[in-house]
Amino acid sequence: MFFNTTLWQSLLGALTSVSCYYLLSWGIKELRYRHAARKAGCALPVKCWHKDPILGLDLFVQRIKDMNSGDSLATDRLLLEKYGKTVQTNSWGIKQYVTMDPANMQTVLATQVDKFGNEPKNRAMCAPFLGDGVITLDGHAWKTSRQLLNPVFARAQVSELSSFEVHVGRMIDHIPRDGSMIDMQPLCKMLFLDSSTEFIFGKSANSLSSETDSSVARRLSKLFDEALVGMFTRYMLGSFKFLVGTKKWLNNCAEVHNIIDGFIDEEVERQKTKSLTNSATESSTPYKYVLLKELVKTTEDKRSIRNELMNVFFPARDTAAILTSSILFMLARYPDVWNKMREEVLSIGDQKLTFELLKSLKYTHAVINETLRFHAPAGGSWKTCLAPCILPYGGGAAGREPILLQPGDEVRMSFTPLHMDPEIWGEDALEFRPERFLGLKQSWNFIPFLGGRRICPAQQNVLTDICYVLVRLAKEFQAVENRDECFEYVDRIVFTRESKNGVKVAFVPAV
Ligand code: HEM
Repeated sequence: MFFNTTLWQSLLGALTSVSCYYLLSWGIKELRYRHAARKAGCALPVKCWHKDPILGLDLFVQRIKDMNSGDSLATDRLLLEKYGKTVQTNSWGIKQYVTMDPANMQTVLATQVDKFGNEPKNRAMCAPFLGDGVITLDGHAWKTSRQLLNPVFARAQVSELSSFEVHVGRMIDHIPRDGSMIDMQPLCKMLFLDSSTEFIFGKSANSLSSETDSSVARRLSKLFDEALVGMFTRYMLGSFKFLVGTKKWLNNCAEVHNIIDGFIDEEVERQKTKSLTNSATESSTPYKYVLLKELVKTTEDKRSIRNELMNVFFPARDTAAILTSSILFMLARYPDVWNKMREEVLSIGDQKLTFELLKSLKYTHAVINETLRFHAPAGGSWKTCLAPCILPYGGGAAGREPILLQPGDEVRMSFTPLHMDPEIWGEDALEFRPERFLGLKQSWNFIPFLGGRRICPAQQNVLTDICYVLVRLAKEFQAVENRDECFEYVDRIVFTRESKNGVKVAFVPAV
């Protein structure tokens, strides 16, 4: 009894000391912050009230609940409705500023871009899988990666449509012509898996065809998906990622790396033979620009080649497919929009589908943008503050005064609330109306591909490819009809946001 009482007293004493230490250091930090903010001419940020003020677990739990209920953006939406366009929250003990303010986003992504980075968060969460590359690095190393990638995307964008057609043709062959239902989401995923593996590795997964020699690329895709789930869990847990074991995940990463290393060895050999014999050895793809081939030409460092490939395959994996299927989700629900888009497509007759011709289809692009406004596959972007920086808004009683951010603080830029803001898009912001994009100039009010120097390098390639798919479908079919009892978009997230119920539609062939 005596022993137990002493033990309890010691435990209580230790707990009190730790709490006092925590409170004291928090108090000193907060006082220093207030002093620095005042000196910088900033107001105190609008703060979210937390049930758990230490780690902010209440918000974490709420986000998990939202994800399970198919409305993963609900927490950000409600937070911003309640507190204004920028609010300071607590994410695992770190100050995280959630914002939908375009001026703050422009500051983070353009005017003060050197004061923000991906590396502190992305490298810690993703490095064992993705390695050091364009997604995980900042500064000079990021610039080197980006300079390697930019020209490949720029050249591929205008020259690969005939190779892309092979995959699109196969996808269209899978669509029933007797009015029966088809889920277009998995089909679009196959289409873009086939084309992206071909563009990135020079080997198509050929998931839409019966080719038998593509089993390695298909296995890669499956293993990659499994590893992404592990990486997403780490992301959600932040600095508490140690709570989940890594052994299985690391084995999974190693398997993916082995497959990609095999592709690299093969390409290095191919290019060596080519330079020795001065003759072109047969390539396994009709694509003119393959990322792997271009990277092998620039460096002999196989590890860095693998890292770059991983850093591109990760964002390429599902995004374009999800956007294409989300467009079909909307078109099946808005037949007038489909008819108007089809009218534009039919007006070009049998002209060859070139990059320039596709770019001239203004209404079709407006349909793509309007879907991106509702359902951007990447719903937001996270950056870590690297040096003290002032954001123009988020402070004071109305959140309209500047705020001071300090190194280690995070900014969570939430695109969908920005893209749905009635102050920007008008009273009909919640209506699906592509016309609003006709003649609209590019601005920080609409950034589904991000903005500034870290803007998605594949933006133009993606828009061209998706426009191509829509044109082919509009020529082939006169209508697309919804076959899903649920009208709403119920979502599911593993990095990208897709429709949980798929995209169940039926096509009516053109006569
Ligand atoms: C609809 C399709 C796509 C959307 C909406 C999209 C959107 C984005 C966004 C929002 C970012 C910024 C991420 C951040 O920093 O937080 C990004 C970056 C990136 N995207 Fe895309 N993306 C798409 C397709 C693709 C494809 C198909 C590829 C490759 C083939 C790709 C390659 C990249 C790369 C390499 C980056 C990193 C850029 C950097 O940090 O410098 N994306 N994308």
